[in-house]
Amino acid sequence: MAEKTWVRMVTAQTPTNIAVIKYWGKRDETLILPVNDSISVTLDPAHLCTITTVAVSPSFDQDRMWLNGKEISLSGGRYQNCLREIRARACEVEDKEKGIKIAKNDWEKLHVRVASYNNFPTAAGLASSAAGFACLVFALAKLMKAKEDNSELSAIARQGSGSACRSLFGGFVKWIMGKAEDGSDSLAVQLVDEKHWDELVIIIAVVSSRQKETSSTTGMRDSVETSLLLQHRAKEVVPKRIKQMEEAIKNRDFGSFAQLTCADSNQFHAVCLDTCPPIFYMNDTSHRQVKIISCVEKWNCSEGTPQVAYTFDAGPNAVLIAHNRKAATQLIQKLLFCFPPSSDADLNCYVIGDKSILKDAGIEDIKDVEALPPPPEIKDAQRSKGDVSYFICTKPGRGPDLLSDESLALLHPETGLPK
Ligand SMILES: Nc1ncnc2c1ncn2[C@@H]1O[C@H](COP(=O)(O)OP(=O)(O)OP(=O)(O)O)[C@@H](O)[C@H]1O
Ligand SMILES: C[C@@](O)(CCOP(=O)(O)OP(=O)(O)O)CC(=O)O
Repeated sequence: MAEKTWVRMVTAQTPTNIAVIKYWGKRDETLILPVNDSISVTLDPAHLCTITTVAVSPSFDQDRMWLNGKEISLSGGRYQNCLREIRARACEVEDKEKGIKIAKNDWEKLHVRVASYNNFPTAAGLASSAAGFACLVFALAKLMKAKEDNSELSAIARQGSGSACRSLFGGFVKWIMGKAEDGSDSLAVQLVDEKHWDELVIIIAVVSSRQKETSSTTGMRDSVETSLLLQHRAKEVVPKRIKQMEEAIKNRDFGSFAQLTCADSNQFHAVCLDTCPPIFYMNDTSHRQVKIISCVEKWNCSEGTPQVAYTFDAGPNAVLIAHNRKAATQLIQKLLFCFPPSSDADLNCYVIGDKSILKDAGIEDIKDVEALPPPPEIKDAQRSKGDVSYFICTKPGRGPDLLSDESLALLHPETGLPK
């Protein structure tokens, strides 16, 4: 290594993803190997993403990490597994201009610093661990010049958090469960990129950004140990659904896509209820989810063909996938009628992300929300102010990116400390 002290840094951005065929249950807890395949849609990083800067310097005396500005420990097994796997694949790095020369073997002795920021609530059921671990692995791989492709990197991100492996790609992504005991064939592949089905619009109703009581890890462990429905689901239901879902995505068949997405979300929550002790991810806010589900089901039924699909992860937030902009425009009108912002709220903060949907819906201010007609398919539709914290309008998005603009780095280029 050169004498002079230097800091080498890489910054990356990685999207989050939402499963339309859920991963729930592990056959190996340490390697994070699932009991079934799963399929997800990657969300547009413009609205939901993680940004991570990783740095290496001979002056660093230990590995350190800051998440959303606060220092956290990297000693946990999941972080250690990711760091170890990437270090094992590190290659020689040379930057003559900066006087950097790192031989392959040097990586074992060098320490890293990581700063990461989620532009959405952490640990609240919006898959922060997915975007977070995918970004960590992607950024470290670039820092260390690892030659692995994104599928190979996904098998490392998987060891940070299962769902993270699907965030290595944009569009629709399948996590193949694999058979090998060492997990080498349990990785993500892209089914189609984000341009394949770009008319879809995704609206997330954030009902609560509080941390959930039962983590996905603990919840699925209990389900594997106690739920017979989970065994049946993994063996009989999911393999068929995966094939049908792949077909629906390939053919942009929204009817089948919506039916499979809603059914799979409902079955995942049924497995949670079938777990001992039962897990109620929608517990304290259940009336809101019932209202959203019944609004979508009634509308789909009245149209004769599905307009919107709903899916809920391990938390109360609803993810609604609309067939196209027309359906999304109608959906936001119905949602804002049923869940208007509280009187003092700013509409600009109540609907975030792609605000052009609001414009299409002819909604510019609170007065427009108050003037919305009740959805005709819902008898005695009631308005419940304050039941939704905010809505995020987004769409299917692309996979990880390197950010070359140094001003976006979260670590100081000279000190390697958070900016
Ligand atoms: N940007 C990040 N970089 C690295 N790790 C992260 C990042 N964001 C979150 N994590 C890790 O993920 C954990 C949160 O994961 P958890 O599964 O509880 O919540 P979630 O992913 O937001 O929700 P869910 O998986 O149910 O959708 C954090 O405690 C942290 O360890
Ligand atoms: C309901 C889910 O979101 C569960 C995600 O679980 P995690 O990936 O967060 O769990 P660990 O692998 O233990 O970290 C469904 C899904 O994303 O497929």
